[in-house]
Amino acid sequence: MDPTVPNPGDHAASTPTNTTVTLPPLTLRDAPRLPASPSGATAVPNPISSHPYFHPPPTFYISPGDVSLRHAFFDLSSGSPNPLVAYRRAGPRESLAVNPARARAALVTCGGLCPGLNTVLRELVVGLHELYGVLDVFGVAAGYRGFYGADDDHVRLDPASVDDWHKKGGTALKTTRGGFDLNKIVDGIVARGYTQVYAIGGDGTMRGAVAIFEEFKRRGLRISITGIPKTVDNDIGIIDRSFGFQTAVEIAQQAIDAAHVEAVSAVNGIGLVKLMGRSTGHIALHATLSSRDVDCCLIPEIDFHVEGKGGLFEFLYERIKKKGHAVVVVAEGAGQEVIPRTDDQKREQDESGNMLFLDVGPWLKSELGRWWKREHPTELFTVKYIDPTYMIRAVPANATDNLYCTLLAHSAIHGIMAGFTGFVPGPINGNYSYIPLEDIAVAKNPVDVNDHKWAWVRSVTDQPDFLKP
Ligand SMILES: Nc1ncnc2c1ncn2[C@@H]1O[C@H](COP(=O)(O)OP(=O)(O)OP(=O)(O)O)[C@@H](O)[C@H]1O
Ligand SMILES: O=P(O)(O)OC[C@H]1O[C@](O)(CO)[C@@H](O)[C@@H]1O
Ligand SMILES: [Mg+2]
Repeated sequence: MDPTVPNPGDHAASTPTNTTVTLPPLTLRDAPRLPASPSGATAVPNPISSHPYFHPPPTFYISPGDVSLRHAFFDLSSGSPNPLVAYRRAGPRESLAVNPARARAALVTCGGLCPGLNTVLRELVVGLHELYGVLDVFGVAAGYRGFYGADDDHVRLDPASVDDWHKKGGTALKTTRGGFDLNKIVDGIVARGYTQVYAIGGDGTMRGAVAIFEEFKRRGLRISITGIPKTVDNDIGIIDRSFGFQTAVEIAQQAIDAAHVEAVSAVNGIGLVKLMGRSTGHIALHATLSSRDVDCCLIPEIDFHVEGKGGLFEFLYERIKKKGHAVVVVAEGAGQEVIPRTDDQKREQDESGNMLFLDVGPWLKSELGRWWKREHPTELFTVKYIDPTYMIRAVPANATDNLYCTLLAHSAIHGIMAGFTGFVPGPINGNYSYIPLEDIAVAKNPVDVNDHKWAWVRSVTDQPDFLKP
């Protein structure tokens, strides 16, 4: 790295210049591979080459050396990430390490719902059948516990049976939380002869997939596993975004619009909308930026206090005095530190061990109502509270997410057939890549409140920090 790289302003404005910069070494975070076949079977040509309609040109296949960079930009004057990290590029390989005729695939969905789950399932089934001729494809019912469930928890799937799944919200396989019994799951996978597992879920599902991958290795099993990251919250790191997120933001607009109409139609009206986002505020932030009707956006990454000088309620009062109304968007994980909680509530968890949150929406509504009555008893006031929580995730994916789900599913299949395992397909700076599952399982994606996005929120809402003086 040459720290003396000149700034653009150092050159004559009309003259482009070439400056040679030395970059730090490149580290390839490679996706793991299946162990070699004990029968010594060698690579199989990709059946796409003999597919009647594809006629792949020489540039169609990803070469063994193709990688994509994790960081697409950095500051030459302060140093680039050292080392630079690269991942394998996703896509079809010319030869396969897996014989499609002997492959038996299991698909499973875990955790909460997310728009696009059914599209990923559909495209996995269709892609395995049509691109690679893998005919033994099974849906495993109701999350990880389905692997050690009854026979009818394992349903054979083919292109005809999944034909219209992309038009439906939810997951046709059903989903659950908890029930992660590693030995029983791996025993179930072995007993049914599965050779490849596609686990679709959020951060918990990815951690479960890492454990299954490690157990495959420990037992010396030649079974591959890939995790397809799903979360409306967009809280998974490294990848550009998770599928379903954009659909959720789009549907959230309807709730914000309604809150706005209610607020402007009342005397001193406030419209309050709670959106999903357990530990990250991406949905609230993007919905705020898209809507432009929001006066205040509260997310888990930012502390706020409600009463007193510089508090939220005083700000809302002033906004109402100025505009006649105000719209507040709050993420479900925001304000958890300020809501009083009993010892029992502190211990409450869901079946997967995720902490159960107190409901910030009704709490804010009642605190605000009480405060207004006390501070401004003679002035009319209305809060209309809208909670579209499950509405924004229980819908079919929009066009952008449907396309994204298709590319994710195909990337997953190509990787598995090429012999990769223990990986997650995902776009990094727009380039589909194979990222080790263990990296994804720990990578978080909080809203960076110091970057441009939060500054955009401020420029739209004109909101201060609600910090205690
Ligand atoms: N650390 C872990 N090790 C093994 N399995 C886990 C781990 N964490 C969660 N799981 C399992 O993964 C599955 C899904 O986890 P969880 O309910 O937390 O949803 P998720 O995948 O994080 O999705 P969501 O985004 O909806 O929260 C559950 O069966 C859970 O038991
Ligand atoms: O009520 P459920 O289904 O357990 O899921 C709720 C959680 O799932 C998510 O949608 C995804 O993690 C969170 O936003 C939310 O806290
Ligand atoms: Mg989770």
